[in-house]
Amino acid sequence: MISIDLSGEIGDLDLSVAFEAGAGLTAIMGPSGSGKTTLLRAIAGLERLSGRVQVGDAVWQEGQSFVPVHKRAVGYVFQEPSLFSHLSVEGNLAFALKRNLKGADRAAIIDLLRIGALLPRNVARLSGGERQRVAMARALLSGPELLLMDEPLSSLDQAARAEILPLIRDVAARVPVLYVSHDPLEVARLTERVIYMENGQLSGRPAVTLDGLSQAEIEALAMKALGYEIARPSAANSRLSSDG
Ligand SMILES: Nc1ncnc2c1ncn2[C@@H]1O[C@H](COP(=O)(O)OP(=O)(O)OP(=O)(O)O)[C@@H](O)[C@H]1O
Repeated sequence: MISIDLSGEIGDLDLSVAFEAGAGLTAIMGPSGSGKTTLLRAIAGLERLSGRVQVGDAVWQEGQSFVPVHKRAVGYVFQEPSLFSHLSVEGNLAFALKRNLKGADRAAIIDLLRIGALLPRNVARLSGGERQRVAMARALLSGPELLLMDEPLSSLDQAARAEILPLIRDVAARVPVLYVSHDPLEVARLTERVIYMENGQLSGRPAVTLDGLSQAEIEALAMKALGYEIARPSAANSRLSSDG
């Protein structure tokens, strides 16, 4: 269980957010500038707000007590993976293993993110999707109790996104994830638990706005809301329909 109750001013932003989240993935949505990244940074201990942060049994912040970022069992995955570009994938993972607080299982994580074949490669030569998979593996290898993901797919193309989405679901089955995204379809594929922020506060607005979506995307969302899995028509079906 994650329990967050944080408030304070950072620059022009007056943030006040309280929520609890259980296992699995919780998405955080909201307009640009609403404070989503600031909230993640404060949970990680990179920004100082007042209040309380508890992750599992560990209280990271309460009253005057403030556990510094390097002592929090937290993993952070950003929009642009911040890997060491002069090192191999293996070399990048070695850095995380030095900080492995909980004895995370290296082989299982490499398997989970399907990066075994990438280990000797230089990260500068990886595709965007491969880099992001390595960044997730690195974050998991430090043994986090909570994984913070800030728009991790927004710089990837559709094919790479489709490949990584199920892996993110697998990751969230192992460790609780707070996941910032602007993409309602991506969020719909990942979770039904969505927090919506506006002007630094939680908002009662619906998590999904339909502005800018195509008719097909709106229909897919409606089907998802009704509990149907969205599948592409099979070759046989499309043949049938083209045969009339
Ligand atoms: N260290 C800081 N100093 C001054 N202002 C800050 C600081 N950190 C954040 N802000 C301000 O807080 C506001 C919220 O920023 P934040 O990046 O958290 O929003 P966001 O919801 O993540 O936006 P986006 O969706 O565009 O990433 C912005 O107006 C930003 O300028």
